[in-house]
Amino acid sequence: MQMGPQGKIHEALQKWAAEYGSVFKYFLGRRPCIVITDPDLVRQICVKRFIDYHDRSLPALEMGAACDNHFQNSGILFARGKYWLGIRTACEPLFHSAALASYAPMMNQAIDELLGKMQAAAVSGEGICVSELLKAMSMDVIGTSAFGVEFGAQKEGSGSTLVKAAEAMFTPMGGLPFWAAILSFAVPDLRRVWYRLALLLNPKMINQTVADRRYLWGASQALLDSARKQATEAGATAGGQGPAAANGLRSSGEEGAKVAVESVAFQQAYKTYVAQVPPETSVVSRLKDAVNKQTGKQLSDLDICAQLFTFLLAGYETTSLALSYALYLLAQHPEHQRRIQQASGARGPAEVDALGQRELVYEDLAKLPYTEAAFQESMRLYPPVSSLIALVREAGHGGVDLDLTGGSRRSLATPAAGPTSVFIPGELLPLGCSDNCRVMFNIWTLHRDPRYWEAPEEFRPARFLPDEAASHHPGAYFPFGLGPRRCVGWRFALEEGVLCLARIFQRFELRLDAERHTGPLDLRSSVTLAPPKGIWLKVHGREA
Ligand code: HEM
Repeated sequence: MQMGPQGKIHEALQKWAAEYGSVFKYFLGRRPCIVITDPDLVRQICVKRFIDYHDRSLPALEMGAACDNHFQNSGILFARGKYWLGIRTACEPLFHSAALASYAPMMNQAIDELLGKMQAAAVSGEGICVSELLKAMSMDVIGTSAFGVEFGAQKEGSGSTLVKAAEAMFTPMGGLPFWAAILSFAVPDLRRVWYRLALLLNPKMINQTVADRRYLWGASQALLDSARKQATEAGATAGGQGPAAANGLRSSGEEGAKVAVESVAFQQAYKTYVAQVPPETSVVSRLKDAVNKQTGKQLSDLDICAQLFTFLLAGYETTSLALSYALYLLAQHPEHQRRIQQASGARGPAEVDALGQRELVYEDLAKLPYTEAAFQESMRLYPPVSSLIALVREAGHGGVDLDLTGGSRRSLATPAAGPTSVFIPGELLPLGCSDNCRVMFNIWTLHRDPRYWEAPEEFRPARFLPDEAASHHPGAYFPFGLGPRRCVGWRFALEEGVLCLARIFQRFELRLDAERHTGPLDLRSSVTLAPPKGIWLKVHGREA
């Protein structure tokens, strides 16, 4: 089987699913990967048999001792087993309704700046690259609403060091040369060897990647230190975690951590962000008091910084992509823009226009069903994460008990099984597995499968209006994943997406910049699915 053009993995998987069926196996090096495009099986694995498939396999980002692997691997996205569950339960309350309502004003603040740039484009008549603007905006949203700090990504534009550093993590191979990334994924036991080899052969690229990560790390630690400082000054208990984050990491015994803490990039980011004190409502302030329900203890400094680093990465690229695709589709469908706005003459209940020109609040989201439906339908056609890989739990290797909230407690490893067998029910995956088998959920293909979607290539937001949404196969649409490991920030993303779309259409009409978009959208899939040439639109004020 040929993977096809580099970076078009989503297309190759769709082609293979058509050729080999909804369950097939391929090898990456010596490692088998079972690709699933069957919605019943997806649900069984992600929901019913989650206990056997709870860990994720992300493209290897391990950089060797000189970098911050320990820090990165402690992030919820990469975390495994019991450690993951403890962190997950500590993070869930950050995204409950009361917390979400408190983020809305700060989201509005970042959206205001975006609207200012769109207004300028409406006046000049020039096309604008909205995908770039939205990247900076969602970085600012994470900054203000999650951390209570102004990152200033929109002010500095795409030249912002923070945006650049975060973006580098989403380059097709996570800042590694192609060959090194593939080898790290296929033969992870030799990751450090691949790293050293890459450093020898591509020193400039690797050093830049290391510097970017240290910058993000510096920013995360500064945010935590600021939150602690503020809590101490306010006379509150600062969490009893001992020394400030940097010291905590220095004493963690990680050689890589020591090197990174002393790096120029770390110090630069630390200085930039330490001056800003996040308010008590921010994610960082909530995390410093959060409790790991598995251990009953508060999170350590390392745990907290790792989550901050993860939220920065997981929350900004995905949301900006989802919004970019929504605008790309809506710009080609004035009829759906009108339906979102309910401009005079349109039928049905008023939507955005009923809210006037005011800033929107969390409670307004319930009044914007069509706007939300358009956002959801965009993620069907262009899921920001086009496939997901779960690890199959090996028997005899690292089996752990997971006490899932509301679920049963059981061992992931079957004691009776031999050390090299895999605990995987034969009836579930008939192809069989060997050690370290992976299961890939083929999101892109399922979202466009004509067996589950009528006219799948068409943009029809009404599919996601409450009446229709219930009729979809629950395993055929999962842009945020499914089951207990589903995206922890999904409500946050929906809130940001719907608020942003509604506020844009309060003021503007959008059209595709036809000179830039002459054919189908060019897409590249790596960690995320991105349009490398950007999304270009023309903006018109609604009064015009
Ligand atoms: C449209 C926007 C977004 C999309 C499409 C998206 C998609 C996803 C997907 C597919 C996963 C993997 C689920 C799995 O492994 O089964 C995930 C995980 C995650 N996402 Fe999102 N996400 C978005 C926004 C956000 C935001 C705004 C945040 C944080 C503020 C966030 C934080 C996370 C975290 C921390 C995880 C790891 C959860 C875990 O492993 O328990 N995401 N996301």
